[in-house]
Amino acid sequence: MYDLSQTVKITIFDTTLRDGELALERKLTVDQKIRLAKILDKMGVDVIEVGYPGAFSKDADEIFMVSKQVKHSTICGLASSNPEEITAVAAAIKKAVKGRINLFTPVRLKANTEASEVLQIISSSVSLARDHCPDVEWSAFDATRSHPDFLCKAVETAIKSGATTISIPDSLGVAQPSEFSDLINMLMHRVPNIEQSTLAVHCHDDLGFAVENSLVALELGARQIECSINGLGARAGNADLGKVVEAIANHPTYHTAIDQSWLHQASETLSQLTAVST
Ligand SMILES: CC(C)C(=O)C(=O)O
Repeated sequence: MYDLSQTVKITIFDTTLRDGELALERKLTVDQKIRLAKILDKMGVDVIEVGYPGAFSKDADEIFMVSKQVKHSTICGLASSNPEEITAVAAAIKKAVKGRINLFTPVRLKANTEASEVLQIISSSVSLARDHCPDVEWSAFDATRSHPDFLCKAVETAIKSGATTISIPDSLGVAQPSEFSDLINMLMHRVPNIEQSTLAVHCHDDLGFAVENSLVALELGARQIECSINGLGARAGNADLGKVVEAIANHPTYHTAIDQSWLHQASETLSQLTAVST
């Protein structure tokens, strides 16, 4: 057992109910999301991402209902830069003890897209989200396939506009651990205001590196890991929460708020609920 006062707290952001649900043919019901969210809350998960109303209209109600039941965790909803999506999430989290809007913007620029236009979109969408909520995460969608110069500018802009957490996703799971650590290292050195936000990572397992990439990012300054129960998520899945938490529990420098005695129940409950859905 390590002395927790000497170790750095890592925020655990669970996306089972949002990214995880993408892997399911039959979507979760609101009651199933509430049941799983209550387990995640008791387990000590810091942030629970419940849905993406912009893509699935049922998710707005689910975020609202889960918000009313969860006692401790921050409840989060995903939105694109579309103002209607941002206000939908803001309304859905209003009953939460703590709420967060997770905004994403694709940062791999298409051939005919002006960088300045995308920076303007990042700035206005983050500012709008901040008008509704003090806790705003900005996710650089497809960061691992973006141009490094543009990614640095985009992150700097999001922080200047009020993002309190910056997430660097390996959206298509294409990064090897050495490449992902180079990317995080570059951001830590080149983005002048990087210290003004919490750095998060959101890794996919297409190459089998979601957990390893998440853990290497901690060594470079990331302080939030986005993961899911049983690694459920789009395509090959996300980083497995149980594996991430266990690795951190055995690390001399970091700790999480997770009570590991709940991991088995969370995993079993999800497996039962999704047995006919996958
Ligand atoms: C929308 C973002 C956060 C995502 O799920 C990804 O990049 O994989």
